[in-house]
Amino acid sequence: MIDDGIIAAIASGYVESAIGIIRVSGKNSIELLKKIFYPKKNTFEPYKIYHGFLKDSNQKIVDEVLVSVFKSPHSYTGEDSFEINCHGGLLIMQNVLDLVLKNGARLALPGEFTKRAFLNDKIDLLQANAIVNLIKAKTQKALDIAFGQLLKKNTTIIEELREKIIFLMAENEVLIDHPEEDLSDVDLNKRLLILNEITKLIQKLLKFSEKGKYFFEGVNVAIIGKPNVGKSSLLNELTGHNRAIVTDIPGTTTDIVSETLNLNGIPIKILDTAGIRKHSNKIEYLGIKKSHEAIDEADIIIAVFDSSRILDKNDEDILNIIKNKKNVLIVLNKSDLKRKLLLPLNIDPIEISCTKKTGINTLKSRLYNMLIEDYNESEVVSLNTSQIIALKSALKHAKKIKKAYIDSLDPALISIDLQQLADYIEQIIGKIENEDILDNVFKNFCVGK
Ligand SMILES: Nc1nc2c(c(=O)[nH]1)N(C=O)[C@@H](CNc1ccc(C(=O)N[C@@H](CCC(=O)O)C(=O)O)cc1)CN2
Ligand SMILES: Nc1nc2c(ncn2[C@@H]2O[C@H](COP(=O)(O)OP(=O)(O)OP(=O)(O)O)[C@@H](O)[C@H]2O)c(=O)[nH]1
Ligand SMILES: [Mg+2]
Repeated sequence: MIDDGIIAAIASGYVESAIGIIRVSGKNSIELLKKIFYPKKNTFEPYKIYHGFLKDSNQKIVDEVLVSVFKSPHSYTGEDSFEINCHGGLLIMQNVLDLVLKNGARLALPGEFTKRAFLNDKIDLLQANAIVNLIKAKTQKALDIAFGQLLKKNTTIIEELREKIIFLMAENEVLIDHPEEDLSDVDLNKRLLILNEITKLIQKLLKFSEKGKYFFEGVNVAIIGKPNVGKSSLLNELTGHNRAIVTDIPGTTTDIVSETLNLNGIPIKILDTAGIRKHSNKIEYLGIKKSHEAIDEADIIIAVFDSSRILDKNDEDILNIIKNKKNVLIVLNKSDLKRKLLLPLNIDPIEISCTKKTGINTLKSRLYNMLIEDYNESEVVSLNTSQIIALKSALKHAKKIKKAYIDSLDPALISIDLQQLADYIEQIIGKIENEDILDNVFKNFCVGK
């Protein structure tokens, strides 16, 4: 079906290592292999590995290698393909790749092997995403989730969605074919009910993909507060590293300091920021400007207050910054000292002491709970940006169809919207016709994948 030539890439990464793998795939790729590879005998059975020499057109040896051969459709891409295991020197890998390119292959685009696996029906798009995430995973849990997705453990929601849309489409066809049969209100209610379920499933999927993003992309948490409340001390306590400088001089931190933390499988990047107050000099001004940027970009904000001092103008400024934000945890530090601070009543702060190392675990579990809320690990999915956009469009479309049902619009028109809705859902798993959308999906892969 697709034949866009033979593609090749260094699959093992262009770093000096013991062995390098050059991956080659495409129709007639085995013919290409025969031109450059000299094993003891020149017949290749799939799933066997052959020892021999690669030689260029002048019969000069390029490398001594092991080559494995795969025949369509039993390969990763579903095409005829082979892999050269060469010595992992940078120059050697480059020479081997050049040799393959000179003999009729072209350089693969990022993700092109996996794109071919998808186009040849070896995997669906959710599995393609899972493969990216297997490689990207920074925590064991992220890895487990990615693997679950590769093994298709969590596609039930999508199957349900599909079934329900197909049901509505079928009903709609009946309406088109038999316009004389006035469907009763009961039927309308049933269709609205199903549409409602579709909407809920899409929302669920969006929510789970948000969780997926946390596990794979990680979460940014910004620690903010006025100077000297113990933000840098908190960064150090949370991560267990003495990463940031701590002194009793207000204004110690001038630039953002960040450190990562694995919080039950979620990679967290904690940003310690410059204390926010009326600035006294240019360095402090620039630091505070960065603090505000960090606040805007953070997934979660930890606002720190000093419980041993009474609320002042600078604290009020912090309260104002977080006033309308939902993603905030409020921390009262220095709880080892006599409490003087009174916060507005509606605030439920977490009391900690960085010096005495108390309350840190409570803070961590509150942070974790805030991130995961009511998620179920087996249902976390990882979708890429274009799939999320498709889901959001699907949501809008479901609303449009609901209105069309209620307004008793012409079924022929509704049919177009239902088809559109189905198309959006198909973009999550596959069956995408549009090349542009596809290229967008695979371009985030690394070369050789
Ligand atoms: N050398 C090498 N290592 C690798 C890969 C690869 O392509 N090459 N993989 C790739 O990224 C991963 C393994 N995934 C793979 C998935 C399917 C097939 C494959 O050939 N499937 C055939 C035959 C299955 C069989 O007979 O068991 C098929 O599905 O028809 C190969 C590798 C990780 N390690
Ligand atoms: N008693 C007590 N002192 C603390 C506690 N946490 C931090 N401190 C002290 O408070 C002072 C300021 O701590 P930092 O962590 O540098 O404060 P900061 O918020 O990062 O300050 P800036 O970088 O200036 O904005 C230091 O002298 C710390 O030792 C605590 O829990 N109890
Ligand atoms: Mg600091």
